[in-house]
Amino acid sequence: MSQSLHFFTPSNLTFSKQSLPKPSCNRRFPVTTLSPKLISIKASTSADPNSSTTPPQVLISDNGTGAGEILPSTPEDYGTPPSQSFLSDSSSIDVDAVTEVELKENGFRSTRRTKLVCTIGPATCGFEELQALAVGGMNVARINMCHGTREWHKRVIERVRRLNEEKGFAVAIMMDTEGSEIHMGDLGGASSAKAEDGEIWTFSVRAFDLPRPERTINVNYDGFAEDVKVGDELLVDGGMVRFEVIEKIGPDVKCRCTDPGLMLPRANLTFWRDGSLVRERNAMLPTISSKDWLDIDFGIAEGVDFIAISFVKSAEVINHLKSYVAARSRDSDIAIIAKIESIDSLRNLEEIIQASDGAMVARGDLGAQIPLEQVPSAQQKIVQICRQLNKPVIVASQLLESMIEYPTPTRAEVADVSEAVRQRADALMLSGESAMGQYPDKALAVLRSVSVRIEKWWREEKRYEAMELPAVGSSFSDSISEEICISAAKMANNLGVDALFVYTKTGHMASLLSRCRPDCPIFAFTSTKSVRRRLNLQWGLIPFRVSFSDDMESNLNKTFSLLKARGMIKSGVLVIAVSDMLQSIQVMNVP
Ligand SMILES: Nc1ncnc2c1ncn2[C@@H]1O[C@H](COP(=O)(O)OP(=O)(O)O)[C@@H](O)[C@H]1O
Ligand SMILES: C=C(OP(=O)(O)O)C(=O)O
Ligand SMILES: [K+]
Ligand SMILES: [Mg+2]
Repeated sequence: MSQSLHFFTPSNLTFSKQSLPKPSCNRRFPVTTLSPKLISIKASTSADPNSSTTPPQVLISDNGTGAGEILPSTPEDYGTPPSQSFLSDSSSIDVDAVTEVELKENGFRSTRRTKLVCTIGPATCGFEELQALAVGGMNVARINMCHGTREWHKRVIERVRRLNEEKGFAVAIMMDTEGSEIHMGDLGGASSAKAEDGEIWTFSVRAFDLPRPERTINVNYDGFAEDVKVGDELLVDGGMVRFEVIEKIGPDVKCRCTDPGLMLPRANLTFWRDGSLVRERNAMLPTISSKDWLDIDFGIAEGVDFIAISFVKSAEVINHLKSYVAARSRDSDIAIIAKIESIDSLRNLEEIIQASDGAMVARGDLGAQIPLEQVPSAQQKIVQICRQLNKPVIVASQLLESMIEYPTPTRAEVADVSEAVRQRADALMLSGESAMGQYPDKALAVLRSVSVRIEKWWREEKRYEAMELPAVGSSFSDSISEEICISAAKMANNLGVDALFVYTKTGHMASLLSRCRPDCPIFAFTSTKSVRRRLNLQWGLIPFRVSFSDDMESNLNKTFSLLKARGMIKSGVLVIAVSDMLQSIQVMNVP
């Protein structure tokens, strides 16, 4: 038995019982071949959805985390995947070996929905280390232009590219600008400097000769000595170390350490007077410095997937950068991520997020600019606005800070990670843990296992907050896509389908489905590698590259047979498919 429902757009308002074209002889499942104006929902009830197969569950090893994942622990465990996977010809599908193993052996429901971003630094810049991170679930590699040379970053980008080409991964590159807030110099090559209680340190805009004199710190902001006053409090890294300003001598500012601690190269500096953050002339510093523009040119030339902008103050800077990038990057589409890490960015939050292609809750600097106890509510608000406006959102900084030094996280860190997962942020980010920590792979494994466990718990308990999803479409056609995705996600939850399939050229339809945070994973099929990489930042999407046409029937046939041939899907699995070529919702069992 087959059922169909038709909806007409206003240009064809007369309700009619017009039947759908009869399936042609060799159709194995109902497919619509209707004009794009006609939205159809066809449901094949040939099998009871409840009995439709979830792929057999394989006994799961938990990597010692209780997460119920089966990821092998070393890159070698995956062997060499079939070479066909990475030939981007019209008869193949690009998928990485980790996803392939995961789907094959563990079924759809087990897949992780929350995406993982790793900052690449000295601990992880080699090909082997990058591969271990990709195998461990890294979806996006972040390079921080605060550190290292362009040559260094270029080599990292090349290695990630090679990993994608050779192993089928779709690891995206995110370049993060330095921004022009006040920070310390690079400590003359030392990896850190320890300040003890009561010690007198000199902060100066003068560059010091090497070796750096004892207890001296170079400051990057020329107005520093003029702007601070005796009695001000100077905070390194938002309070990891504190000083009191005791004397000014020309360009040198003498400070007494009041809270001892370790200072890292180029650590952020803020100064406070009478309990408030002082924002003198430094508030006028440009969001994008001249060095940042050169880094942005570098990012465009290298074809990075995302550019994250530090210390965004307003939507204008995002709009300006977007037009700059659009004019210069002809064949690639670079997404712009606004880092929310200043008081100004909180003031103009909605318009900044609206202008951007995504946002980052950059809690490191944010926690240095607003009282720490206000950071959790700011995070909650940023995540909520991003989800409502359909922009991917990353929760960043200090998620597993103790793992820079220790192989296990604190209970409080696990609770923090689980809260970000529960808020259903798109992605979690490692900073020092993966850039220079001692246990980058273990830190990534903790993010992975906590994500999978919390997602599963919340699905089982059906404990999601009801989030209003306001209309975001700017055209009628966009509104149709949006409604289709909301309906498809709802149907998927109510029918307990195994997967949503979306065929998308630009990625927009996939992001609309992701926004609904459905129970089942979303297989996103797209024809270009760059869109596939960009989709890798978004919640719940498993991006595949496959070439497809406007004919949904042949697209479905082709993907089913490619996925079946690789053991990633089995007959009988219940799927809902949507596409941005033909605005339809199709429900079917895999033949
Ligand atoms: N490319 C790099 N080269 C050297 N060290 C790096 C690099 N990227 C990151 N790091 C190290 O990792 C730490 C954490 O990275 P991140 O959070 O991105 O920077 P920051 O601490 O400046 O905000 C940095 O303080 C720095 O010590
Ligand atoms: C992610 C952040 O930015 P950066 O690491 O570049 O300071 C942050 O401040 O939290
Ligand atoms: K940065
Ligand atoms: Mg920051």
